[in-house]
Amino acid sequence: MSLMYSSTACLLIALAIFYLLNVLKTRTQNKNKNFPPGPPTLPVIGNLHLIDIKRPSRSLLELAKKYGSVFSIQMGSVKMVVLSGYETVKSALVDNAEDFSERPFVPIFEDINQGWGVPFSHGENWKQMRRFTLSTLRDFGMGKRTIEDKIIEESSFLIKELKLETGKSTDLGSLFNIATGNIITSITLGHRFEYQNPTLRRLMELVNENMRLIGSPSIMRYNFFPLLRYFPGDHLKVKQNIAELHTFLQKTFVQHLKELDRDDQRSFIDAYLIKQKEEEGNPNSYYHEANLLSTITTLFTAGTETTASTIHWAVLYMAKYPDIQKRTQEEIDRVLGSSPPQYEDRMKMPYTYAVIHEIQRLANIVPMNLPHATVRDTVFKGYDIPKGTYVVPSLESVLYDETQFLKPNTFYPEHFLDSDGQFVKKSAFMPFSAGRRDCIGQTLAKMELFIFFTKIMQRYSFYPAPGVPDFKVEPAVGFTVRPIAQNVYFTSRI
Ligand code: HEM
Repeated sequence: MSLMYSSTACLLIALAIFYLLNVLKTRTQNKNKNFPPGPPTLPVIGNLHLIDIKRPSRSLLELAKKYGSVFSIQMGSVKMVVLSGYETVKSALVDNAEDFSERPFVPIFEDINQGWGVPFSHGENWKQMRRFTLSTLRDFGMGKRTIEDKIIEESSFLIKELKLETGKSTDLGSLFNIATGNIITSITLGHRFEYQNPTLRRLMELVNENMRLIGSPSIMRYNFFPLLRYFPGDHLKVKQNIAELHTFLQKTFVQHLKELDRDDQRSFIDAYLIKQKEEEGNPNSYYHEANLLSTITTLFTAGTETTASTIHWAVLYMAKYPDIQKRTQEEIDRVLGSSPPQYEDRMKMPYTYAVIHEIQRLANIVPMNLPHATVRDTVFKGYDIPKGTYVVPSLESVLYDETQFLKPNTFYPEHFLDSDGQFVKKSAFMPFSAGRRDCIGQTLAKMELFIFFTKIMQRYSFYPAPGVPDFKVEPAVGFTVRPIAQNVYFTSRI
């Protein structure tokens, strides 16, 4: 009992010291007259009372109206600088790319990655792993077949699975997850799974639960009050899920090592293990198991739910906007007939391509971006931002910027079409962010989105489920913004 009291007392003292240190740090930052302005703070919580913790990106948009495109905010113990609007975000991430290219310390991501891999690693480790991942994704053709061939093949399997659901009222989220999950397992492990396969289903469950938890109010609190790590909470569930994923991957590495053949690299894991062997004996090598585990875990997490959610948004928008769905299908029928779509077909299909861009813009699935940090003391737009400051380059503020998009809150494919109906690129189209840390899976994701969406639209028409008076196409709470579970009804077109 006395042990319990003394550990509670220690914890309270630690909390008090941590709080005082933080007050001191914040006061110093506030004394810095040139730090970006922000709302007055309350003790302990800072500005958390101003944030809708279920949709924080919206609250930041509101605050930008009052404090400008570069402002500061205190989230619990964490002081952040928020960048809002296309011009400001582009100026930071593209024109001052190096200054804003680091990541801050975020407790939940440290728990998951421990500084290894790509998205939350730093300095030289990040550079090496990012370069290796990008070049491996770009170069290796998975045996004799390219990634595009794999996507085309998977789209046919998806169509078959959808056939089983035709004429029913269904929520399709998990089906799209399996499809994008199979693309990632093809790349990382060298093979796909059947749709009912329990291993793949379990892997996707772990990924999805983590994505949901990481964006939940409880993990947000954990990130802003890191001492909560000593208490029970959802962060333990996230770690448990990661441990299960790692156990699966480690067994897979052993199998890959046994069958490793330099002349027949079947997967990302093979490519990495070969590189690891080449570097054997180099004490400074970055190619070790911790980096491999973290990188593959990222490909599973960042590379499946993001693309699957976007396809899910796509079919819901099509059900909601029947005229746009009809025009898309008319173009697909005219250009492709019943031939399977290939990525290069997008050039001949400006309307469909514009619709896909508008889906990504309005769905806005990573609204707050991943957090960035300043590499050095930086002067930006007349403000002093010290080295290591946590920076939020808001993507929602770019994708919904009314100086860039005529009707930012409306589903309007014409945002990406000129007066002759030709596709126009917009530099404010930034769902994958921009600059040094931009998404390394964007080429893959764009290919998947085009091929899966076009194939689905070629074969099926979507409608709100009958008997549902209020067809809601709205965001759920999560780290990436998935649509809320919503049944659709669909019919076969051929
Ligand atoms: C529709 C799909 C996707 C969207 C909207 C998306 C969006 C993003 C965004 C906004 C970032 C943060 C960039 C920044 O910090 O400035 C990011 C980073 C990242 N994404 Fe994606 N992503 C998608 C798919 C993928 C896929 C398929 C993969 C892998 C196969 C992937 C791997 C990564 C990685 C590794 C990073 C970290 C990059 C770094 O820190 O250097 N993403 N993504």
